[in-house]
Amino acid sequence: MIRTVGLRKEFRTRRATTTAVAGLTLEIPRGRVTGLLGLNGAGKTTTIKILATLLRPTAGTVLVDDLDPLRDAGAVRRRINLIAGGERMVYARMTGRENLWYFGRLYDVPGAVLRPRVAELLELVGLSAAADTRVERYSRGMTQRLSIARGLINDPAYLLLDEPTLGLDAPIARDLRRVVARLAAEGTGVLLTSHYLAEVEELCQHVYVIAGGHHLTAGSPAELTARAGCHRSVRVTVTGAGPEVAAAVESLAADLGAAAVLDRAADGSLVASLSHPGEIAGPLAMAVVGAGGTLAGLEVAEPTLEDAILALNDRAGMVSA
Ligand SMILES: Nc1ncnc2c1ncn2[C@@H]1O[C@H](COP(=O)(O)OP(=O)(O)OP(=O)(O)O)[C@@H](O)[C@H]1O
Repeated sequence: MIRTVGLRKEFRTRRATTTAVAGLTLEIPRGRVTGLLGLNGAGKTTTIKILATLLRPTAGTVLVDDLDPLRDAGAVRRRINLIAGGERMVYARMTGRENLWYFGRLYDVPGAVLRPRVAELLELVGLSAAADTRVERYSRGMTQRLSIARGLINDPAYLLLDEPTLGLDAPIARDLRRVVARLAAEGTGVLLTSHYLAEVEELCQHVYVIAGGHHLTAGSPAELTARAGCHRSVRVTVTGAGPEVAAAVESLAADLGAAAVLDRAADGSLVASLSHPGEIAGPLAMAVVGAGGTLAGLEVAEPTLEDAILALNDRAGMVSA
């Protein structure tokens, strides 16, 4: 387990002090994908860099399997690795294979283990054919894929993923998600930050939401969605809708206490969305037809983690990024 208690990081310049992380207490157990969410500047990357031993906290504690990174940096580094989507973490002058070999040796992976692992990882990220090409000739996506292989080279007990699929083609991003889910199922502790909330929803069993370096809330994606008060929404498209259809929809929404948004599409159809915890598709369709409208479409959308995060941040008074 990685545990942080009261983690704090201040960046001081001559002119100002920025508090990037303001007392975070987190638990990242093995065998689970834990999410860390927040808007731009919330403190996610700073937290991950502290856990990766790249930054020293100003205050608070971090323990990695009861080891203190400040005292046992070597042992901690052997247990963790970092994949950061936005950063080039490999050497341009070396080939893909040479990079993996180099980083593997840095992590003290014995040669007999490293040789097959390098080949396996190159295969995993689809770089076997380009293994002996220098990275300076790789595309951005290829470099990013090599960074993913580099992040797995020490078979880490804890994998820190900071926007790992940023800029990746959809099939490679999907493969990476599969690898992450498999590693967690096999016992790796994963911490994930991502702006792709569908990715977080798919992978994470537990999510911490932070804002301004503070803890806002935590729970499973389903718990967060329920807590944020986000409901399933039903959207109908109605052709030939006179004012009486709009009035019927508004009256139904008022009776049910449902949130309603009514709009006109470019072709003049009425588009009405009602959001409510109960089953409202039937009553809504009946109200439309009863008022003389023709139902051209009906969609039911389950609330997403994205809806929940936006609602939670709005409630906390954060400005959407
Ligand atoms: N080296 C630094 N010096 C000064 N301030 C910094 C430094 N690094 C980060 N900050 C500030 O700390 C705060 C948190 O930044 P951080 O990068 O951790 O946020 P984030 O949640 O990862 O944001 P994003 O989603 O944009 O990547 C921001 O206000 C940022 O400007």
